[in-house]
Amino acid sequence: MQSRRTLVIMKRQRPTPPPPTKAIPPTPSTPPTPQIIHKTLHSKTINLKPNSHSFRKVKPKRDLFTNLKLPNTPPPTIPISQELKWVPLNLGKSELYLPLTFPTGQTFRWKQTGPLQYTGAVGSNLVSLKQLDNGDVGYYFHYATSEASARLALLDFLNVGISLNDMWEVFSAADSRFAELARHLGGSRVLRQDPLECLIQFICSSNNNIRRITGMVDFVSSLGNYLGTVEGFAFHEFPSLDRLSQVSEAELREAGFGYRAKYIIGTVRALQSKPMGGVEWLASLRELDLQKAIDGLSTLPGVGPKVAACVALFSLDQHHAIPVDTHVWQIATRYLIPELAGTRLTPKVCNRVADAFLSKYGKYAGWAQTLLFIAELPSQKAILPLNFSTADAKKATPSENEETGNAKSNKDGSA
Ligand SMILES: Nc1nc2[nH]c(O)nc2c(=O)[nH]1
Repeated sequence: MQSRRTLVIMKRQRPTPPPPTKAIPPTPSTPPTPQIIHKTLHSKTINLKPNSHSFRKVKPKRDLFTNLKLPNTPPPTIPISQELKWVPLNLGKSELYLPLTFPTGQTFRWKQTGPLQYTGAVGSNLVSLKQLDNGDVGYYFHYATSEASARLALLDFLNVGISLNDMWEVFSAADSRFAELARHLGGSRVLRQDPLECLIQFICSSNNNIRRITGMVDFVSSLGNYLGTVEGFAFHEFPSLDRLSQVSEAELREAGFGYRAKYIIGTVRALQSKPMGGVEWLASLRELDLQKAIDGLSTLPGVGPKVAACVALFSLDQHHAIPVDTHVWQIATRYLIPELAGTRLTPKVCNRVADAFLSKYGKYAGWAQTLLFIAELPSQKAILPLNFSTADAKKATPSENEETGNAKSNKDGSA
């Protein structure tokens, strides 16, 4: 039964502007130096030059993305392991816990650059976030065009106007299992990403595994303006529609995108043909009700119901969008609608699953789905008490190597 308690979305007071921090200007784009960059998390970036005697030789793997030449990627520039001066966000761990927000399938553009530290681009700003010792999250702009507007963009991206604590209290009252999971997995927040950035990432995610999705997303990102390199990872602003339109299907195919190359090119073209402008059209979906936003997204090549729901939830303020794939369906049949266990995942069943989430959790049901989805990830299962595992949990778990169910073919039920 749906909780009758009213969900209060606490509007946070915007904290006072921070003291100015040093902005490291981006290095102008230069042609890439052919090199294999070995990324290590807490140690120095090592440029492994072939035939170098000072470094262990690394045999390049014949992997699609290992030797991918990323355009627009100059050598690393930002000093490694520098002492960063973190500016507190005044968001506690229960409102934002970085390891449960960034590497959990919402975005493939952020990189772990230190213990409890993640780095990514927000618009044209390059920022690192770190969970501080007191639980608060601190930020540091490696590059920002204007400190004040970069901070506002960051707060917007983190969806800080929405209180996770208030929302989870309501979900927990409606669902004791949610309450128990929430005790272990606090702070898994839904981001408010740029819609174009989110859309292209989730087109890449269709029938794909996390490693390959990340490789593809890195390739697309590298077409954008270079912002800087942190701990060996080069960061770029997401490319504009115009820049994306200059890439050919053949180039994407050559880079290993497979059939998704056609979808990306087709989607970019479809967006460019929108009379109001593609970016504006995507932004306008934020104002529509969920079904209309999903219908709009579904007209784009490569966008099926699951991709559309992910884009709606993670970028379009559609807080009750429920991405449904085989994993989510299994969660639903285990805990919400056991009577559907054993049925086939048809479009009708997909709708039943979404309705079950909606009636249990209400208008922020997508945020509840996010926690339940994360609880099934192998990385989280490992830290949850044993009583959360179920006999078929392994089967139901989206893994690093397993394909996501974000396929267009979900439309006809073959997830
Ligand atoms: N919270 C969720 N994240 C996801 N990533 C992905 O590929 N699918 C999902 C999902 O269903 N929920």
